[in-house]
Amino acid sequence: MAFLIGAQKSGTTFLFDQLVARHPHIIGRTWNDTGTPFMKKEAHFFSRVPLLEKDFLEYTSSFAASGDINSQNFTFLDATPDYMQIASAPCRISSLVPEAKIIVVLRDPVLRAFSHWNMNQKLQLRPLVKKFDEEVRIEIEGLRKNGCSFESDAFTATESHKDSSYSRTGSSWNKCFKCKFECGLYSAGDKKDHSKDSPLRRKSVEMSCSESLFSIHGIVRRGFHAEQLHWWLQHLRPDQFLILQYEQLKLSANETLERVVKHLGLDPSLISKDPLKSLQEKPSVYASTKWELPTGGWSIPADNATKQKCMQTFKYLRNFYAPANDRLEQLLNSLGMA
Ligand SMILES: Nc1ncnc2c1ncn2[C@@H]1O[C@H](COP(=O)(O)OS(=O)(=O)O)[C@@H](OP(=O)(O)O)[C@H]1O
Repeated sequence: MAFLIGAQKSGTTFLFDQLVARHPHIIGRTWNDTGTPFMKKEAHFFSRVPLLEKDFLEYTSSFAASGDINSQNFTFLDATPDYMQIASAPCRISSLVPEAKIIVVLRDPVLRAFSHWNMNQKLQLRPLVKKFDEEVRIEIEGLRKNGCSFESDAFTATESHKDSSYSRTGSSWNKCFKCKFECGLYSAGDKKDHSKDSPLRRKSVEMSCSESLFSIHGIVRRGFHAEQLHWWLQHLRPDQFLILQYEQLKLSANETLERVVKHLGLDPSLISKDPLKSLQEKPSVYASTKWELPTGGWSIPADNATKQKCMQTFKYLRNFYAPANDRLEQLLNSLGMA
């Protein structure tokens, strides 16, 4: 089983669509609510509380509609970009799927934040999304107040998988965002009877955290890729990860797909030559010639006037993220993944 864990707004929809459409042995959850079966991208399964035994069966059987779950020939792909920043997700995944393959796409956190904000405001999320500079300012204030802005922490990136001697001088991703941490499955998680409701209707772990301490929209904190990956590496081995860059995906999509397929242990010669259009449920609204292949998914790029208004904040954010980006480079270097 494989997980495309994020980062959110890093081309994950495109990557998922291409993989399930073009490789016969990569299978997403099969959905049929429109009458035409299609492979659905985001399961959000490992980010809900509580997580019951019956849920896991329900979850795996939603893949099995397209292939035999026990067959070695298929890789089941759950592409939920939220997982990367949910502190309990790696722990839950490693306990249920210890040999999981993990795919990560990283994007410049400034452009990622802007893309995220743009989506949030177009979706008219509640509480209502403020202007980009306001959202950034308020969130950074909150992160600083809670000691979670990761601006000056030293980062010991050389420690190995599950090494208990690992320490940081400051906060860790888990320390800041663990919220309601639940690892593994529960047969009787809490006092409420959850036996009849679907796990997808339960609260996400992140919501239970951000409501209390941090800005709910979280466009800045999702850009701390080094901290998130470091936490994931406490639960899974480095060789389970494939770390990609957004720009690679954008400019060399076919080559990147091949890398992913090889990482999954599948045959790259079976990738269809036809760059099929998106199979995602939402309409394809963006088709830039700058990309090697067409996209799918929910994305309406911001107009230039809006971008111009945000230039100062881009500059501010670049400085803000500079130490985090250095740590990411250090982490990737130490893993031989730079
Ligand atoms: N093939 C292709 N062509 C053009 N643009 C593409 C493509 N694939 C992904 N994208 C851009 O990726 C951004 C959306 O990323 P995600 O799919 O990960 O978003 S989400 O997390 O699922 O909401 C979003 O970025 P922004 O335009 O900056 O918002 C998409 O435009």
